[in-house]
Amino acid sequence: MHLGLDLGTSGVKAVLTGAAGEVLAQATAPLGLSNPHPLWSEQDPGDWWDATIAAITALGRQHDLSGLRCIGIAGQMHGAVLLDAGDQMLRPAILWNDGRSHAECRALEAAEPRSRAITGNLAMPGFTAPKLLWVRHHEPDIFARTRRVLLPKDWLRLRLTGEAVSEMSDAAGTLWLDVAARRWSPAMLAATGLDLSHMPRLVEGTEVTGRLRADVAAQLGLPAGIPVAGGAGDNAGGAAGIGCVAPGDAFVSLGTSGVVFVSDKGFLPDPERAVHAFCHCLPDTWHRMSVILSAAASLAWLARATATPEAALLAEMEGEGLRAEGRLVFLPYLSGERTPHNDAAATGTFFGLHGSTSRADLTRAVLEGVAFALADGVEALEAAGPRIPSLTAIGGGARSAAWLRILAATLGRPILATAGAEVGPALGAARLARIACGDATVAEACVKPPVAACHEPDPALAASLLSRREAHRRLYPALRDVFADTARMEQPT
Ligand SMILES: Nc1ncnc2c1ncn2[C@@H]1O[C@H](COP(=O)(O)OP(=O)(O)O)[C@@H](O)[C@H]1O
Ligand SMILES: O=C(CO)[C@@H](O)[C@H](O)COP(=O)(O)O
Repeated sequence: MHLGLDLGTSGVKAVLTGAAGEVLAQATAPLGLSNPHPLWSEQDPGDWWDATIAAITALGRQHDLSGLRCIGIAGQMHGAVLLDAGDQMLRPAILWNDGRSHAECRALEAAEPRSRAITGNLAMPGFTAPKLLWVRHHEPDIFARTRRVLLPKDWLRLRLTGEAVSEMSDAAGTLWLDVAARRWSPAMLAATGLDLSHMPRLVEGTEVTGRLRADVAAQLGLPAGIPVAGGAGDNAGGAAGIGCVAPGDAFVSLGTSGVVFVSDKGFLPDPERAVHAFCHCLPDTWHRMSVILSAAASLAWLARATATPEAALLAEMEGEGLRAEGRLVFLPYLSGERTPHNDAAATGTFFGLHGSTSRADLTRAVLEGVAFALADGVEALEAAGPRIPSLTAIGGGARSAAWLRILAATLGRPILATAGAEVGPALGAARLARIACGDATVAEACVKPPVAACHEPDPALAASLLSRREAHRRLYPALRDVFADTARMEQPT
């Protein structure tokens, strides 16, 4: 048996797989998010640990865990956990969807003009290095006491094994990695005021990184000393979970963020379009992805704002039908945007409201707006890479067939649904654990799940979306300066 953990933004997921890689049990423990200022997004790593204990405990109630052989960890990428000389946390973790460090992105690229060449990526506020520059500028005492910086799932690993280790797929999202060479870049670290001593040891996702501490094993009811695998950032982990590992394999993730991910033959950077070019979680492989910051987060926001459960919103909208007239358009930039705009100042926007606009219209516009933003991402990926013929859907939003139909019609290509796709990264982490402890090869572990449904583009639905897709394209350029000017007024003093 192998255990996969996914430290997601909305919760920690745990998946238990059997000897042949089949899912035996799964459990989730929810997490909250703190937005103390506009653009800020933080979580308390202590909450991650509590949720991890809760998820594993819930798993243990479903299945005997005494035969566990190895643990793999996936998690939300880019977040910065700052630790002092005693590995104590110095402040809350600054997350992937935090936009406060946009000025530091410019400063970082000015300090190291080879930044895009070394990392293959544009400096964006979600990434880890600009966050550390922000701390250096705004919280100098904390920066001075920082001895170690860990990514979220690697902090979890530190708690589980006592070892500070990261792996390539997540490390690629820091802007401290020479992504082509798969090693830390002393030049990028120096541009942030750090050096190699602040970084964890690097491994591949399929390697063993350490062993489960006896005290933690006792607390979690797991066998002591079992190996913990390198694992993956949640997107590369999700790819392993659905067998998206061969060149051209692609998926779309409707998690808190929205991601279009494609596995590549080699390293294919395209920083100018804000495409992410990262290491995959398997040795000697790379991938690209486009990332929007609020996919399921947009639906979750509408549910909060209208005090209506998401399921009720979706049922109400589906009752009225997926096809709509009119020009109501939603820009899903609740936390700013990465691909293709790289604009932390952009905000969520409804355009085309009428006195007669209903709640169902708002829900439909939110689902469409996310699909349009993901379509921008597909265009960015295809501008410098091969066409993506179809995409498998993963993440919580993939549970909604209506959303997948809107996505298929918007993208003009089939969207494949598979059973259990919402646990993709946790399943991928379990698969990496299976490989790391020698129980399976990559080819045996990273298989594609059976297709449960294939959503072909519906021509009538596609036709009804055309004018709003066009309006969506025009709205961001029309609003860019307004976003920038008003953001300046909103900054905390
Ligand atoms: N049936 C559903 N239809 C649409 N969206 C859903 C459904 N179930 C869950 N979600 C959305 O999925 C989100 C969680 O997705 P998940 O992939 O677990 O995110 P993360 O990895 O960021 O924590 C929830 O916040 C919710 O908005
Ligand atoms: O920032 C990115 C990828 O670059 C996000 O995809 C995070 O990795 C968070 O993922 P979810 O919580 O949405 O799965």
